[in-house]
Amino acid sequence: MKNNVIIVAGGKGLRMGIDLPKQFIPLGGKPVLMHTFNAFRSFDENINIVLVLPVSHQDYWKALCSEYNFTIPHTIATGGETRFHSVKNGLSFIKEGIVAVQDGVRPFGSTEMIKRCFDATATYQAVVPVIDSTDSLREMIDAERSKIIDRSKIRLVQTPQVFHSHLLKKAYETEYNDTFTDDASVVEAMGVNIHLVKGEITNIKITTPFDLKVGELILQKS
Ligand SMILES: Nc1ccn([C@@H]2O[C@H](COP(=O)(O)OP(=O)(O)OP(=O)(O)O)[C@@H](O)[C@H]2O)c(=O)n1
Ligand SMILES: C[C@](O)(CO)[C@H](O)COP(=O)(O)O
Repeated sequence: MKNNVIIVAGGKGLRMGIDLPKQFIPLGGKPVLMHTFNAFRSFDENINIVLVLPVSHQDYWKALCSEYNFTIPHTIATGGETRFHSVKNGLSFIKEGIVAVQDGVRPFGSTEMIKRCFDATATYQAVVPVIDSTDSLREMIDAERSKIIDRSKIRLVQTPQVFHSHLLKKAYETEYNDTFTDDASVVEAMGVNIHLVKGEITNIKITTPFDLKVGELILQKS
């Protein structure tokens, strides 16, 4: 079956707190987004890539591609108001097969982990990589009170989130609601079970300036 990936980079990067959107920040000599592309091309050199970008960033991205001589083929879709709307726009460019949704700002997924996610779709329709929490966890009851959560029951969710494309397209026909923080939550709302596979501690999402420092260290070690 054809492999596809929708790389979402339609966000504003508000938590990063700088003007340049975080997907374009150079890390180890090239923009974060280019590392993300390379991860998927290392997994499958024929993968169909759809990149979701706001209209206002598209010319800048094309200029970066020229500057870095970056020639991996891809289609550009337009970003939406939320991640949900961005994924939905990207999905309109997917015809058939298996489709992964990937945060553009999650550049360090290994080939082995990406393969693990895609391979599991031979058996399961919806696959998500997760890691355990190494911290204790508490749930807030109100502003003053909290209670411990059994961390053995908790998993931290990463991307790529990988689906049979007809299922993901069907799921994204639903109305948006703000509990949809990822693609698994949209598919789960249709009553479909989400199969979990092993993620990676280094598969971080670049969200804050601290994550950029961690990212430089991850690159040095790899
Ligand atoms: N309207 C949006 C919002 C987010 N994303 C993408 O979803 C991924 C995860 O989102 P997040 O880390 O929250 O990115 P931002 O929304 O850019 O960050 P912030 O919430 O700090 O503004 C990112 O690759 C981001 O570009 C998107 O495609 N469209
Ligand atoms: C999709 C995701 O990365 C899985 O952990 C996460 O839900 C994205 O959250 P964000 O607030 O949009 O960064």
